[in-house]
Amino acid sequence: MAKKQKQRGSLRGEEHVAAAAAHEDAPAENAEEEAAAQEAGVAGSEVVEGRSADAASGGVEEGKEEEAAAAAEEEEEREVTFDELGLDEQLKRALRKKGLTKTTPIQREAIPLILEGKDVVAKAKTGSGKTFAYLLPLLQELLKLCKEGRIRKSAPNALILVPTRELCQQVYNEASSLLELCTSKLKIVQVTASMSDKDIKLALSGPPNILVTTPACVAACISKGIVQGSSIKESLSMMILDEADLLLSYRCEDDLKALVPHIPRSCQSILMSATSSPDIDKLTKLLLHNPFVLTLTEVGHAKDDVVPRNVQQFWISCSAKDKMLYILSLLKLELIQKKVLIFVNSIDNAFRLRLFLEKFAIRSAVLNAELPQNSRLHIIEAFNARLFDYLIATDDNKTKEAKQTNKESKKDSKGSRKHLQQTLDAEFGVVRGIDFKNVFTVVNFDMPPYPAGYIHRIGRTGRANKTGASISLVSPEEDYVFEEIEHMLQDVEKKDTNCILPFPLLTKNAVESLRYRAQDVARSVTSRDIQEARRQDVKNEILNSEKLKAHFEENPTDLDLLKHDKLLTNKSIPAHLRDVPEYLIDPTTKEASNAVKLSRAAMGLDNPRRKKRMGFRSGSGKSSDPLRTFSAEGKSRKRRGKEREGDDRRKRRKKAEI
Ligand SMILES: Nc1ncnc2c1ncn2[C@@H]1O[C@H](COP(=O)(O)OP(=O)(O)OP(=O)(O)O)[C@@H](O)[C@H]1O
Repeated sequence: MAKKQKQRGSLRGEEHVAAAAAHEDAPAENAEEEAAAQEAGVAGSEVVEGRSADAASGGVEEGKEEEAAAAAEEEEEREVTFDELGLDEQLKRALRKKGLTKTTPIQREAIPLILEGKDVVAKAKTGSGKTFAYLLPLLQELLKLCKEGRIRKSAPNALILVPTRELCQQVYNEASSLLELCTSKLKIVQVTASMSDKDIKLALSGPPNILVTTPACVAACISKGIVQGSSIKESLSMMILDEADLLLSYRCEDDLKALVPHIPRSCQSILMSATSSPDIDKLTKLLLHNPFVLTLTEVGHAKDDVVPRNVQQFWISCSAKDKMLYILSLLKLELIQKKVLIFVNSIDNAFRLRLFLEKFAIRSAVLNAELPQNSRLHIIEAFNARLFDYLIATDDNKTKEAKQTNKESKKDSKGSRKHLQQTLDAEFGVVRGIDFKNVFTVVNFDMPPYPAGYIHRIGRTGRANKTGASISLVSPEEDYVFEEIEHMLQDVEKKDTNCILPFPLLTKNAVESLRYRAQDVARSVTSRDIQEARRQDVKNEILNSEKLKAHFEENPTDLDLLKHDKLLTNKSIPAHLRDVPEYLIDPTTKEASNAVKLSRAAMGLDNPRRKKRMGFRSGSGKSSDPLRTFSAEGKSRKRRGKEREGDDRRKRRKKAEI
């Protein structure tokens, strides 16, 4: 085994794997680590992470720590192609057809381990490509079983469990898109609790090779006899727990426990998570056997989450009532890159903002938990297909179920960390884990109520190593949460003490030039308008929902119906609001706006042909990014950062105020 590890290490020069080898070579030094793992419920696990390496070698001195970090960074930069991972020819071809050649770090680590047949716990940051990290070896295994005629067909051969219906759809789409490009055929279905028993039975007849579902749904299928536990025991060869950190917070524990007796001992289990938590350890203990724990260095050790490094984080200080003015300035003066995902904390705020922007001819759609399931899925699809550029999302899950969860968890353990976690997770129902494609900018119009929300929100950009930015509009009332976020990020990224910087492209003049119009229009959006728009939107979407369902069953690629950013009102937009007159835009802002446009063009975002050709790392050109090079006040970002070091919060706020 140690030999195998070392071979893998030399193949990829992998720091983590070297750690594992050390782990095996020096069992005595690792006794503490082992004990900790056992305590956490992962007895006998192979822990692969930077920290283990330190422990195994008796601790790394300070200088060496830096060297190790540099080596890790270098390693991260090293590119490994899918061809090097021993994947089936069909899969390699499918990946090439999809334009995917290079692996992400989690893929190059996890795929060989899973192919070896190990149970694996893989933890890697948001957007790092965890889905393919388990899908590829899973498909490979099933293709192999098919080829060898060893497939058992009394129940699904592989089970992919995810916490929400949106994620079922997403995983199903990813897997289907690969399978469509393979010559051997595997059947994949998704079933969710929203389907009737009859539809579920129909979907499971066959049975499929792969079932994508939620724990609640599979438990219901077993208890209703739709699927026989004995058949699962006979057929199941692989089980994946995706977004595992969320599974327990969605109260899936009992459902998973009900499944345990039916999982054959020979079943290979994989657990994927963006975060580390005691819940993950609990799940690991419940469902995995002697797993290999793969923690990429980028996943925070001390804290649960980290921000992808390729996301630049900015903030703007403004009063709550000026937020409309500021977002208008950012969008209308084209100071941020599209596509833009804007987070607000309530559905009313979402519609207020949508109506406000609409009056300036800026169209957007609203995504919230109140909308019917089909509409939610189609809004995401339409946004991903670039049918509109601005999506306003609430990330609070206002479903009855979630409210109940929150209420109960509050009762259970007031003030405890677990309670906080459950409250938070229930809030990420709509967007958590969703793979929004090519979102460049995430705007926190309202700051999230808790720091973890910030991480999950901005994890919607910078996906698959693409460049992204986040801009937080911080009012004095939100200072406390902003401080908490900064504190959390400082802990995680110890060396970078200024990870959220003042947004450099927006000047006071630019904002003031739009103040009068913004205030005037903001006043004209009344509570009644908001309620009416909200009611109308849900009504339209419910009507559309059934049509959409039927239509997309017949025309899966037709995007015509997906225009979720249709106008809420039919009043025409006056010219002075539609276009910002030249005389209102000062030269600095014009320059900034041009720089953003140029960088957009340089990234190929305006040219669909080039966009298609863009490789994995394209679009991450730092040099062409005005956020890195431009400063409205003519100072470099770095210098500003240095100047600010040591300043107290009030001083910083004053400086950042535009
Ligand atoms: N090797 C690759 N090259 C290019 N793009 C990739 C690669 N692997 C995955 N992607 C793309 O990266 C995006 C993010 O992948 P994925 O959704 O699997 O991330 P994730 O780690 O599961 O994120 P989260 O934890 O937020 O759910 C997807 O759009 C996916 O198609």
